[in-house]
Amino acid sequence: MYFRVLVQSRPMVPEKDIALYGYGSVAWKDRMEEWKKRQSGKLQVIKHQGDIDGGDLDGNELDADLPMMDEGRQPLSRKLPIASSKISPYRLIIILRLVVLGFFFHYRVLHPVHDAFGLWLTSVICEIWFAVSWIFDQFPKWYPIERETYLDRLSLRYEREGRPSELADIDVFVSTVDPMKEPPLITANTVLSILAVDYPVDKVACYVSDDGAAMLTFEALSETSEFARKWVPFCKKFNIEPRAPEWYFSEKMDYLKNKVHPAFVRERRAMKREYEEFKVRINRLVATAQKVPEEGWTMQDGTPWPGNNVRDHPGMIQVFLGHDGVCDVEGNELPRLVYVSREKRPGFEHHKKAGAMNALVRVSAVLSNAPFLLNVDCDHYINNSKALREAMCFMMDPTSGKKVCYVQFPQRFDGIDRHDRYSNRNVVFFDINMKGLDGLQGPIYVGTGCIFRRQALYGYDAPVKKKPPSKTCNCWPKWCCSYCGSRKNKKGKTKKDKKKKVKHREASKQIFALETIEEGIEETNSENPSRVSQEKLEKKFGQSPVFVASTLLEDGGVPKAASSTTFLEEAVHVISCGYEDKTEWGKEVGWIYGSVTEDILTGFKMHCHGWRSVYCIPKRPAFKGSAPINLSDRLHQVLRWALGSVEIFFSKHCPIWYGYGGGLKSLERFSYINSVVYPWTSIPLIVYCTLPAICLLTGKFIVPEISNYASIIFIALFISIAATGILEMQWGGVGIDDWWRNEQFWVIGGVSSHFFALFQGLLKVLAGVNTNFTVTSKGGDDGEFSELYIFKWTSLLIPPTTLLIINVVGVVVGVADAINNGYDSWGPLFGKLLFAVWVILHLYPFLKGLFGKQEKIPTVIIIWSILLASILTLLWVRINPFVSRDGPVLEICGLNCDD
Ligand SMILES: O=c1ccn([C@@H]2O[C@H](COP(=O)(O)OP(=O)(O)O[C@H]3O[C@H](CO)[C@@H](O)[C@H](O)[C@H]3O)[C@@H](O)[C@H]2O)c(=O)[nH]1
Ligand SMILES: [Mn+2]
Repeated sequence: MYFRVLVQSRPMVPEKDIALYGYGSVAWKDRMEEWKKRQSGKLQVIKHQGDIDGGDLDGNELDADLPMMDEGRQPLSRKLPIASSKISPYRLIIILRLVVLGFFFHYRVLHPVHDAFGLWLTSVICEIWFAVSWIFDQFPKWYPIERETYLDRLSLRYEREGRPSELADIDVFVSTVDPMKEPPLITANTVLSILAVDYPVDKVACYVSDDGAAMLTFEALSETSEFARKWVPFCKKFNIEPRAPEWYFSEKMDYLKNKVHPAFVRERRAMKREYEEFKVRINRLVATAQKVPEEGWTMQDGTPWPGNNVRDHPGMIQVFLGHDGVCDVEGNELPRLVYVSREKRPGFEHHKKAGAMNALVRVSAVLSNAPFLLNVDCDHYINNSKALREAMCFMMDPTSGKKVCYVQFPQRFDGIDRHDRYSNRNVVFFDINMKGLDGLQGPIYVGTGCIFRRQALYGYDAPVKKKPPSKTCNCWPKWCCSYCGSRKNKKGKTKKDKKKKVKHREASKQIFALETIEEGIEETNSENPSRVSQEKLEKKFGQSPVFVASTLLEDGGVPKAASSTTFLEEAVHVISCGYEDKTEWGKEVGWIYGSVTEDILTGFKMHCHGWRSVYCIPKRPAFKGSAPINLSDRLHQVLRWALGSVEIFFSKHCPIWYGYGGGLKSLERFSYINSVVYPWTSIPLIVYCTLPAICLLTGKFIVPEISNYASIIFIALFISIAATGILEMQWGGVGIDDWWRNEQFWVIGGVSSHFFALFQGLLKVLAGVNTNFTVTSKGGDDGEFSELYIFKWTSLLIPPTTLLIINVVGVVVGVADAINNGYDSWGPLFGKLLFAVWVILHLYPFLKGLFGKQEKIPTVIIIWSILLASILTLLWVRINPFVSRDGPVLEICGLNCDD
């Protein structure tokens, strides 16, 4: 039996809306009828250029009866350009650096080193590569901005007293795959923070995707839904932050301060006890899940768990909390909570996280169809309960909102060691690069903590903006003019004007969204146009009329009439493994397939469609997650990211070639190019890190004897590099230590993970070896950074260790040589030593990681690295390609004689 039908009732959660359904024949005729009706209605709208049915969030119908409250009419957010006192010197230095770079290369190319031509040539090639990659990295940071949101205005506008809230619905997606690496307690905390979020309960639905089909996850979720009944009212009553209990209770509380209410103290204590008990129950579940019984898992009612074979199981859906389901202990409604495990069968490609997300897109479209989606990793809890509102300040903005495809929040982390040894926090990326992108076309999507517009995920182009009639004003720059113009415009306009304009815009957008339908009519001129268009849409979205119908509802929502059973059956249908065959899922629609960093690709596609994204950094971090804090896990994570980039580089979606003539702005493209090309920098980087050792061993150098002119250029270059760094830190608000960690890890990751990623990527392209998604383990609650010192052997450690050793050996040999040869040889040695020390300093955190806590490097690494280092040195002495034969041959034996 291919599809198993599964209806169960579990005694553990007796009164719940329990429905775990399999696939069966479904009667959705009336829904189809409705869909057809709606569709032909829309067609007429197009033909007559007439009105559009239904209220829209565009604010105009709202404006009409909005009381004359100025506050409620103000924009919901504002751009804050970086102060020109900070940004102007920064730009100036960039230009200067560019000029100095010109002089530098002029000098380097015209002054080859004659007795070490090879060394010179190699180094110049590397330097050119670094310069080019610097340009790709630098210029997308030319127009950085920050933003400010006005939550009170959002409330004034959409939550007026005595009326139901008009905030838009949001479906929240949580992805999890391996309950061993991603402990259920962590997922539970994330889910609890979502259920307790500060947003109308009937407008939030939480979908948990379990790619591991684990009964443990299922049962943990069932416990979580039970605990949520107490936790959610507690959070809302006392307005606490964060609303993930583990993190809330781990924060120290001063009961004596701020006149804490005694009732609160009492209830908090009781709640803490409840949570401890909840934890015990979860841990018990985890403990029993450690060893699988021979006959597989059985559920409480005695039936076997359908997901016993992880690679071969039916789709499973369970609604834990829902509208007509249970309420919390105070009798209030709770948001929906739905467990989803998509069907897996051998022979079907499941596309990792991207596939899981697409399954959720469809399930949610059938069950709740919110116009906006939030996606978080299972460890990424909501740390600021107003996060959803923050995003809505952009999405629901009447003027600029419609062009926004997603609002990305920075990733912030808990539990990282104070010094952030492996640059896990990524602050330079999140506080500098992303702000730069926000000033262009918007930040890239980083895979979590991101709120999407559902329509943008369906592969549509961004709505075309009607150019406002040009205005004259007394400020001269053009950009300034249009800015002022549009602002004046807004204030001076009468209500009628506004309404008209909006209707027009609405109509044009509608046409856009239904473009496919019109095409269908023109092409075939058939008698039944809705049939044709339906076929077209089914080709794009797959064989689910219910889903297809839902895509046409721009403002979301599901028809109320049909029974929930029908919906659930349809939901199981859309997560079946063959559903995406011959459709555009993963190609044009939803999360895009083809790379383990599906995030870059997905965001890139949207930007190519002309959408803009928004970067939102609330004062209190919106989301927080965990990061791998030991060296090996970190290197593997970076390896996966780099591998994803290499995959994109070789795919048809490579930003170097893809999507010209679309909506992608050129500086934004620069940044995407940078994000797929960076693994290639590992090659010149490894070469460049070997050079100082070679120089020290051979006594040759990559530059000829330095003139005054040359030293001025070198110093100028060095200073301009430092200055851009410092000024960047200034406007980005990044500390020097974070910046330095970033530089260090750029080298460490570069010479190991990025390099391996290149090979794996090439293997995939040339030999078709599939890449896999190694999930990062999310730390348990053992704390104390014991993880930091965990050492796991991995071949990723070989190249940096080798580099370290040869450079240290180089320094020793160089110094020994200079001592032998007396005073004169110290001068030329200086440059080489500096060079080697530069490499060693960058690799220093790596060295610390190697030693672990026991101050002992594992023998495997020592053996491998010494082997490699000595082979290289030996080869060196034999071949010595860079040194001309007639020159004095170095005394390498000095090294051997020493020990
Ligand atoms: O087959 C899979 C594999 C992974 N995941 C989920 O993907 C998420 C991210 O995995 P993780 O191991 O935590 O990766 P990170 O490197 O920490 O994640 C970053 O980088 C990924 C891209 O490589 C993005 O997908 C993530 O959102 C982003 O946080 C987790 O929730 C997993 O449960 C699935 O759902 N199905
Ligand atoms: Mn993660």
